[in-house]
Amino acid sequence: MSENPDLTNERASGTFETNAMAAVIYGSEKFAQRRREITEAISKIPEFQDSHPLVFMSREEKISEACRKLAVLSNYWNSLIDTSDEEEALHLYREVLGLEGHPLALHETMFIPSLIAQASDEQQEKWLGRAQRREIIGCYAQTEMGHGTNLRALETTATFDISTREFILNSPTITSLKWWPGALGKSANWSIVIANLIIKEHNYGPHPFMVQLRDEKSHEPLPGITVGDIGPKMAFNGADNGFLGFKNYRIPRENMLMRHSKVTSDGSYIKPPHAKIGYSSMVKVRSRMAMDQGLFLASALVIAVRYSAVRRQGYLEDKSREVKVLDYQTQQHRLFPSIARAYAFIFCGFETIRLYDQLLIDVQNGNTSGMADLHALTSGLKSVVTYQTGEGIEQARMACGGHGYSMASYISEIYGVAIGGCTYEGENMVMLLQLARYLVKSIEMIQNGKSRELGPMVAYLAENESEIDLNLGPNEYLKVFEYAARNQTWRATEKFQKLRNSGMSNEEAWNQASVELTRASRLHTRLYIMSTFINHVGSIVDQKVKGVLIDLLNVHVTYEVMDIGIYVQGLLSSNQMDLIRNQLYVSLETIRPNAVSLVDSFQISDMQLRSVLGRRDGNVYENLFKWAKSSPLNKTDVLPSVTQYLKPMMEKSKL
Ligand SMILES: CCCCCCCCCC/C=C\CCCCCCCCCC(=O)SCCNC(=O)CCNC(=O)[C@H](O)C(C)(C)COP(=O)(O)OP(=O)(O)OC[C@H]1O[C@@H](n2cnc3c(N)ncnc32)[C@H](O)[C@@H]1OP(=O)(O)O
Ligand SMILES: Cc1cc2nc3c(=O)[nH]c(=O)nc-3n(C[C@H](O)[C@H](O)[C@H](O)COP(=O)(O)OP(=O)(O)OC[C@H]3O[C@@H](n4cnc5c(N)ncnc54)[C@H](O)[C@@H]3O)c2cc1C
Repeated sequence: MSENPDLTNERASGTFETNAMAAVIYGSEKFAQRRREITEAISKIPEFQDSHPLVFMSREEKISEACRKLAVLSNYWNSLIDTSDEEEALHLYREVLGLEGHPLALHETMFIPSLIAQASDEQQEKWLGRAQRREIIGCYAQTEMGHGTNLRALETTATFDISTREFILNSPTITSLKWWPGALGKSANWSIVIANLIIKEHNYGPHPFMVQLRDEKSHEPLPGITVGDIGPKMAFNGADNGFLGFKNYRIPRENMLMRHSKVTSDGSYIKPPHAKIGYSSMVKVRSRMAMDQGLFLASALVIAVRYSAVRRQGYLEDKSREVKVLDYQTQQHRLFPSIARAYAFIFCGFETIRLYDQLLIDVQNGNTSGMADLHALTSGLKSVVTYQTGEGIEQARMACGGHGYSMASYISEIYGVAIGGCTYEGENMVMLLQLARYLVKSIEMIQNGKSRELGPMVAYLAENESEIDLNLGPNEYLKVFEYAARNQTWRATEKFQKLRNSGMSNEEAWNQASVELTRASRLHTRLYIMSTFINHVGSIVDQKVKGVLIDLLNVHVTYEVMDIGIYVQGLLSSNQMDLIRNQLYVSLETIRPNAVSLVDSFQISDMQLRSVLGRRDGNVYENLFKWAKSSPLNKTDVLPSVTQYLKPMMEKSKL
């Protein structure tokens, strides 16, 4: 069937090449091209297609379908991608397995990265190759039923037995059961387990251990291990998140991951070069999250924008034909700022992934000085990005009206998966408060006359306000954001200090200032996102692409400043606020002809999108009908439940 003419017209009105834009989104022409090649190659392998729509499958079927595809994938892995390239691998996974989770997700995202960052050279020799060849399947078991956020309260113990040179793992209480780890429930046979290291009754705190959970031949749990699936979740139901308990389970001393902390055979403990070095796997995932969430948001927007260009409802001036809903200003206001955010998140994601890769090298060379900065940055970024992604996806769903609520749109699944990110890798409020610690310390440095020692990301906290001329473009909006973040950070810090100076304990003062502190963290992070977006656009060479991204940037900066209006009341007059509001409306109109091309440029395939509404060809209605007819409920005209219950009930009512 040919393309819906409404979408053809939209594409014709685009002022730039989507391949050129994809090269900017994905960091290089080479990678953008590789993505297309991988997608093309996959489309020719019929076994990679869903055997029937995932939304009609039970949880067991989803997990089985994911395993089937993983097994097929193992035959093609080396021919489809450069296996040393993480981004290519991720693209392959997204295309073939989608986003509902699968039994290798944690193996790739946390198990292997933990071995790379935390295992000694000898340990890597023993396990890393096996993991990379997928001879074993691993997971990352840290969270417990009673403890997730506060790692210092974990209960699982690994007690060193000097006589046998083994660690004895125990889960002393019900709350100490590991709870949540992905792939633990049914798939993984090994795990990195985070447990308190106990030597001669001294607790050295949480440390990572390499633990075999299941027999490599029979896959049965090993004696001393209780393991299983935690049940259905809001989304991610293609993954088997699990529980795990230990009863006097022994592992060799060599199974404690010993790149940084060490326990010698006589039970001596060697401290790591940085107290939080064992947290690196979390920083790794957090550093990926802006990119991954940006792509979740992008997926929802591809669906909503394409659908809005074919959905006609109501009239503007011309009463002879209903208009595309994309022509309504309210629809544009609902969707376009999110397009801008998706671009901005992806740009930030590339930056934080690069920073993590550099930090990993630095740490391996003994330099841990960058850890605090990246921890603060990624803590704030994961929190803001996951929250705004959730908001944006929900707006995209509502922008699709009733059909958005149908699983045919697939938006609810994207939403469910994306908002998991508000919780995993550290609950958002808690991570905002981690960043706040860093911001408060920065203010204290300024108060103590050490402004010069501030890092580049917080140097603005020491600056004075300057006049704002909003006709000058994005950099002026950046100054507005700096003003808001600086003011709020000072206010929140001063509130905390005042409470503490009044005699309150440090902890209580912190708690009483914490809402204000999280606000400071959000503003600081939004400033970072805006400045990364501005810098990125500034570096683009292709003038057509750059022009459109400047338009998108204008949507971003005006929307963001309007959104934080309450924090800039002392800086901007109401006339200036009106001016910004009008600039936003003008920017929405300017971006309108490029809206479909901007979302096309994400180059997310129909296979990956799994959305009837978001199809590239725009043939929504006929496919919606086809999709509904394929519902298992439509296999028969009269359901057994009607025969068994409703008919007798109706008959009885007739008497
Ligand atoms: C071939 C390649 C293939 C690759 C392809 C990959 C394919 C993958 C397929 C993908 C498919 C689908 C994707 C699915 C992804 C799903 C992923 C889900 C993953 C979810 C996993 C998890 O959730 S794991 C569990 C995570 N848990 C947490 O995050 C817990 C949060 N809590 C904490 O981190 C800590 O408790 C805390 C930081 C909040 C506090 O720690 P602590 O109490 O120890 O510290 P303090 O608060 O007292 O702070 C003391 C000082 O320490 C500083 N600090 C803390 N952390 C760090 C750090 N990490 N680095 C540096 N410094 C740190 C803190 O700032 C304090 O400093 P000062 O203020 O100076 O004192
Ligand atoms: C989809 C998904 C996948 C996961 N995968 C894994 C995995 O593979 N491995 C693994 O180990 N774990 C995993 N987890 C667990 C996850 O990491 C934890 O759920 C997360 O870290 C949050 O911890 P919590 O559940 O203890 O929340 P809690 O800390 O109990 O949070 C509950 C509430 O308390 C608040 N709160 C807690 N502490 C503070 C504080 N200090 N100050 C202010 N407010 C506070 C929070 O803000 C929140 O509102 C996964 C979770 C999900 C949802």
